[in-house]
Amino acid sequence: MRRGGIHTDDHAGFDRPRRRTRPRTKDRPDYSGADLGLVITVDRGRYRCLLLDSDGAADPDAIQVTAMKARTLGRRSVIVGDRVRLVGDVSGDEGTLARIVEVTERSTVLRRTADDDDPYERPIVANADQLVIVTALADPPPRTGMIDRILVAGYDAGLEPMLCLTKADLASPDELEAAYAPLGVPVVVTEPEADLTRLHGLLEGRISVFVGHSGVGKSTLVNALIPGLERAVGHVNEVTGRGRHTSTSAIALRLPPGPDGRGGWVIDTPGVRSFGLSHITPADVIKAFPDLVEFTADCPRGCEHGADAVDCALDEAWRSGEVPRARVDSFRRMVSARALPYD
Ligand SMILES: Nc1nc2c(ncn2[C@@H]2O[C@H](COP(=O)(O)OP(=O)(O)OP(=O)(O)O)[C@@H](O)[C@H]2O)c(=O)[nH]1
Ligand SMILES: [Zn+2]
Repeated sequence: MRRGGIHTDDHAGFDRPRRRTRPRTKDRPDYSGADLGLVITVDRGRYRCLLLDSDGAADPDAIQVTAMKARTLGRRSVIVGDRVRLVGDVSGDEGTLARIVEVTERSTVLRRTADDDDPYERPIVANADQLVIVTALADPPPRTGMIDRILVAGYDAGLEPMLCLTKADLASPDELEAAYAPLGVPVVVTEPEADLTRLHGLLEGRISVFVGHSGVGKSTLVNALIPGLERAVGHVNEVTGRGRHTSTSAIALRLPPGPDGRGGWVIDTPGVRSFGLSHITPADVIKAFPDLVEFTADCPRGCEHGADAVDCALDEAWRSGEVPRARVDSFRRMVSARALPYD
């Protein structure tokens, strides 16, 4: 420690009595020394965790333990991607069960509401930094409303979005690519036997959560990215065009290192049919549009910046040429996606 000279007051705070606002009690134990684990999947109240080393890194041959939630966590959710403190038997041996006693602070949380009449927020994945929206170009046909809603959830969570368009052997990606260009969302197009080098490069060194409607080819894609994985691949129902729900829980999968030696994590989630957003406000959405935020300072109080908003300053912004109109329109499409009836 640095020594204080005569004229410094480095130690001034040391012998002042500390005021404690909350007394330390027996029921707030210190778990900072307990083992740290990464929750990789959840199944009926059992959490599969990968033991992390002391600096929080996941060794390729790290032990996997099964754990349950300690009673002290109460109703607190533990979700895939969470970094948790574990006590009890962390040997990972067959039949053993550790206990999760603490969930460390999450850097991000991707959430959705079950539907728009159900305002209860359901966190899906913690600590991801990238959102890969997987959409088939056909079979099932793309639904921009759904893409927009997932995008909005990603913006709200502070994740960087990416669009992955599958089944390019069945339909052209041009229209969708054009629709998302003003949002600056990277687009990757795939088809059977496609070269995934670019996609792999975008995933390296990151924690990416894959979200999409059932049957879009998410498992097929994840299997191609992670050789030897063999996630179950379903079949699109010929009558309804909908995929079967072949995967039931989110799962974190290690991405093998690419040419420059960096791996990453891919979090595959079960196919979704709807993506409720009733927990999100227009103010949450505009945070993801830093180039537009400054203009909204001139909006009337309570302006929601939608297409039908009166005197919204975003109109002046595109009219004067300060921002492209397509950019404002895209933002507004996101705001209205929030309010769409879910499908
Ligand atoms: N034509 C074509 N079919 C594909 C492509 N990718 C996947 N499929 C087929 O689409 C169907 C659904 O693929 P999955 O990978 O199971 O889809 P999923 O999104 O994981 O579905 P869930 O597990 O229900 O969420 C399977 O029959 C795949 O063989 C593609 O690029 N082109
Ligand atoms: Zn406005």
